[in-house]
Amino acid sequence: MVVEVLRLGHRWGRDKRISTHVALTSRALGADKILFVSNDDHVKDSVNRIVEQWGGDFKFDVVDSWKQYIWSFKKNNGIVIHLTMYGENINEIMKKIIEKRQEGKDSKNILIIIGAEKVPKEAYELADYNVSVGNQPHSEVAAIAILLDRLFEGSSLYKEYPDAKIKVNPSDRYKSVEIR
Ligand SMILES: C[S@@+](CC[C@H](N)C(=O)[O-])C[C@H]1O[C@@H](n2cnc3c(N)ncnc32)[C@H](O)[C@@H]1O
Repeated sequence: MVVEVLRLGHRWGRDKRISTHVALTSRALGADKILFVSNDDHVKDSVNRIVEQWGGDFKFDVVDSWKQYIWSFKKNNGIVIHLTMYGENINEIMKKIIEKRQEGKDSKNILIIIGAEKVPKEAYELADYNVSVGNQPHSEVAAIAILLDRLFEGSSLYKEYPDAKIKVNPSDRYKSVEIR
């Protein structure tokens, strides 16, 4: 299963910090790729720098047409989830999504749409699932973290990268880091 995150509405300059956090959280919580609708070198460089030092194959990419991208993702049998405070509560819908993902012989790929500013109504219509992490407004970083954690059922928190140049040795007391 491949998990991708599509960031809609990123405002160049203004959103660079939060978009970087969305990207790094997506990587750390198990996604394989983040897609933007326009390039932002600050976000791209920050993501690539983390991947270079901390390992793995997380990708940053830019799509020409997000609607087209969603269409072809669905045509290839992928599941599209839009995170929105207006959607169905994650507590009710997640079991259905996990079952749907397992239908057929290979588990289906997943595309998660996450907004910055107001999300166009087409995103709601194109999504297979409009999912809320509660119906209160909060942050895209919190929303993506909780969705990915539920999707991977906690397992991504143990992820290790053999090619990492830096590795943390978990400790209940000390800061212990291995430089390879
Ligand atoms: C700061 S919010 C902006 C929401 C914007 N006012 C709108 O109407 O779409 C940015 C993104 O965070 C995510 N988000 C915020 N609160 C959420 C919630 N309770 N559940 C799921 N996603 C949420 C959504 O993806 C949203 O597009």
